[in-house]
Amino acid sequence: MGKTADTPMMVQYHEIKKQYPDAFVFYRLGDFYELFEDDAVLGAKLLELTLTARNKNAENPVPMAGIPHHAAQNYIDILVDQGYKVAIVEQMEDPAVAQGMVKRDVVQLITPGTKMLGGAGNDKQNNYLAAILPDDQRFSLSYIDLSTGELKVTTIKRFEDVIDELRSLEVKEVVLLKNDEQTITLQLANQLGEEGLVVSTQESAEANATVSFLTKGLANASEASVTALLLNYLFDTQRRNLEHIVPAESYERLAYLKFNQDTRTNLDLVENARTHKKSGSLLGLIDETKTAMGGRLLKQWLLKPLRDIDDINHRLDVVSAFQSAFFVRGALQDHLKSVYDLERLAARAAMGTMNPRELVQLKRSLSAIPGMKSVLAEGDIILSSAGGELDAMADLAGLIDEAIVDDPPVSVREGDLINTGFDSKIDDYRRVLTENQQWLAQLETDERATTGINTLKVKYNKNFGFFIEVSRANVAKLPEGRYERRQTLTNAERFVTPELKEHESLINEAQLKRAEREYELFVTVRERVKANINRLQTLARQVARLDVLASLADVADSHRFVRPTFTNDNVIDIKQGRHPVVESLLATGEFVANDVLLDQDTSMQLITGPNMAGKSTYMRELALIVMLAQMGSFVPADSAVLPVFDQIFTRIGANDDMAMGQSTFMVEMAEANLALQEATAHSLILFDELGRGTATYDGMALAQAIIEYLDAHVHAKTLFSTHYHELTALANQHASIVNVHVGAVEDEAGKLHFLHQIQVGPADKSYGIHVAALAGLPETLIANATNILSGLEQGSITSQPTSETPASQQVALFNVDAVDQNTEKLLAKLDQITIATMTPLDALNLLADLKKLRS
Ligand SMILES: Nc1ncnc2c1ncn2[C@@H]1O[C@H](COP(=O)(O)OP(=O)(O)OP(=O)(O)O)[C@@H](O)[C@H]1O
Repeated sequence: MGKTADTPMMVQYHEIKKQYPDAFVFYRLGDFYELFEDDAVLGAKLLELTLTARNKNAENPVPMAGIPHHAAQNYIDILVDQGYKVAIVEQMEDPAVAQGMVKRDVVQLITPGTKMLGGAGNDKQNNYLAAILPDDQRFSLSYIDLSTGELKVTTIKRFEDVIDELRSLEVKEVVLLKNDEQTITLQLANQLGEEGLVVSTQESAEANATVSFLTKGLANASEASVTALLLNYLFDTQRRNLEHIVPAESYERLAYLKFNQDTRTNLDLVENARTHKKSGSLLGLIDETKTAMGGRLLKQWLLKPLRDIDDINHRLDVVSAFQSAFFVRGALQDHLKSVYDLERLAARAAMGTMNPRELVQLKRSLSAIPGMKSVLAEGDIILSSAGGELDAMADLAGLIDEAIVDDPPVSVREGDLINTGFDSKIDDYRRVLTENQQWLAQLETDERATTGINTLKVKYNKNFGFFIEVSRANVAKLPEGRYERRQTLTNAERFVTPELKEHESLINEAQLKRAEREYELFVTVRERVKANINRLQTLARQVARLDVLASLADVADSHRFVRPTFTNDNVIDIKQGRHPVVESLLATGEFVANDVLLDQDTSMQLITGPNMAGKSTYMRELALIVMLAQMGSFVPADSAVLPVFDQIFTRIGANDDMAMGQSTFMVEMAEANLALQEATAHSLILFDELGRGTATYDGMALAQAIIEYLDAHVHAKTLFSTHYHELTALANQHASIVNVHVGAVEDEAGKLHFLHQIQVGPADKSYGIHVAALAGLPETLIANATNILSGLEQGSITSQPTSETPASQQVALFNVDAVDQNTEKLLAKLDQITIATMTPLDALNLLADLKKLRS
């Protein structure tokens, strides 16, 4: 075959690579990680590395690309962010003492779902890894944030809902059970792959001792299995201590207000749909949290509003308490600003990656707790008891304070970490160091005196240590015997003396021992942190919760939100509600607040009014108020009485200004269908101009049929905006439907002014042409459109229902009989044509015939 045999190193490489075929293998070679073969070729391209070759001149040169090990993290991040995996291969023994090939092994597999975001900084993002286990009936789903240890599991019936949960959690990687025969898994892998998720597999869903400790609280066997699957994958890939993982918590999706990704997007819930940034979203507006943990929790709450009135009120009670204790809140938030990411610090302690600076961050965070407690004690009973629960962990904070210097280096091996007075051995080494350094400092003066050489210097460098430097001209003045030559330079000679050597070795030894001992003590302190992980995690949760609730009180104050009240009467009664994000973009006082009233007997508002008048804003506003209320926040209104909703469905033209194609109409209908099938009398539905994506007849017919279906079968509270004015007649037929419209006035010059005010009754006209005029379309065009419209209005539109005929027949937009009878013939004729076989003359003749038919 002509292929030269692999070198021992490449044999070792191939053995490792075989186990991780889908990962980039970062193979440690001295100060570099090397990529080989295909990894090198692709890696060089993705990471802009120089592609070289090992054994360049041999028959089979091996492509190779190197990464300095100290810069590896950036390169790893780039690959993992693009959905790749990276296997880190380290030398498992000291190359200097190894016999033969240095042993190497994978120490960690970094994947999109296991990547550690940020350090202990201010990172408000979670990074979740999920596992899915399907059976005949349903899916079990577990997920974890490795950087915080949060572990959750649930059961979901439909695949679409699984996907939706993954999207909501922004999961990037999913673990499936490796079982080739189980076609469902393969199918699932494909479907997940199509969603852009990285799919990983794991061979076992059996829980070993460590794993069963984390799954033992789970009553449901499938949930326990999927959690074991997830954890097995983690323990296999991470290969380190993961004691920070908290026992799995099972949750019921029914406990939360349900809405899907389209709704999150339609409402700009956690990011602005246009910019994909947090600013311009509801989350951006309400996030006044001061800690990373609080930021993450706030987002979790917003994505999962509650359904239990008591739980909601529990949160609202604390927001109220904070709202009426302005100074307590402000002082608390000042303390919160000095709290680092306790969740991630705990995790890093468990994994043994916590560095001395992070220990100090932990100490500073803990030392903010007593202040928080005493501030909260000044608040009412709710706040003071919340403060009372906080554990300042004075023992741990005290230990770190005593042991670790205030401004330690990041490195753990080079000393200068431990405070003087903490350990007598370290103090001894330091004393030896100081004494010898003093001796050295004195040496220059003494040597100058004894030799009479005033330019003599005592110096230090890495290779030779301490030495005495004398210029060439003065060398002869040195007495014989005592000075041992070390190095000759052009103009100078360097010497050592027996005393210098002795002091130097004392310094070296003291330095080495001190560094070792400092490391030892540092590890002891870190172990103490690890032993306190549960306390630390409890504290982190409490602090995060206080941070979120104080933030909600802040927002309530600064944006004039009020506490909502809940009713079992199925009534929505909002006085002067506002869309908080739209309002924040306008000048003060410009936003027009609106009431929303749907009493017990009203299930639907049909909303008419010109384009741009504010229909969508009004609809979105209601959904946002409902979500805020159920997450435990105050709401943007003067007052708000609400039922507790179970689900929210929205069909809002996200692509309002795009021409809708057939497929977009399909999406529109699919979204409508979801609401029709799943909404209950406790749901909220927002349908914005449903049906406009198809021909007028179809669209209006469908819109009407949907309204009637909702009225007959679903009874969900619904806002339905439409341009089909004819539909407003439905309110006469159905007691549960009311008409409202967004007001607009035409001035004397015919120019339209939007009032943004919701008013009772249907809109008097549609103003589409006025809006077009406002958009600056040519005057002649506008005049033409006005003519066409008046022609249509006089000719063929009838929409006056009579009370005898059924509603479905009453509100047809056009009277079909009135449509030109010739149309049928015209269409029939068109159907007969085969364009491919026609000559240009045939075509002209046909056109003439058609024209005759029309006249
Ligand atoms: N209540 C309000 N107060 C002040 N300005 C508002 C209000 N509601 C809407 N607006 C302004 O009007 C703009 C258009 O609002 P919106 O998109 O809700 O109109 P629309 O009636 O749904 O239009 P279309 O029918 O074209 O979709 C908003 O971007 C906002 O600037």
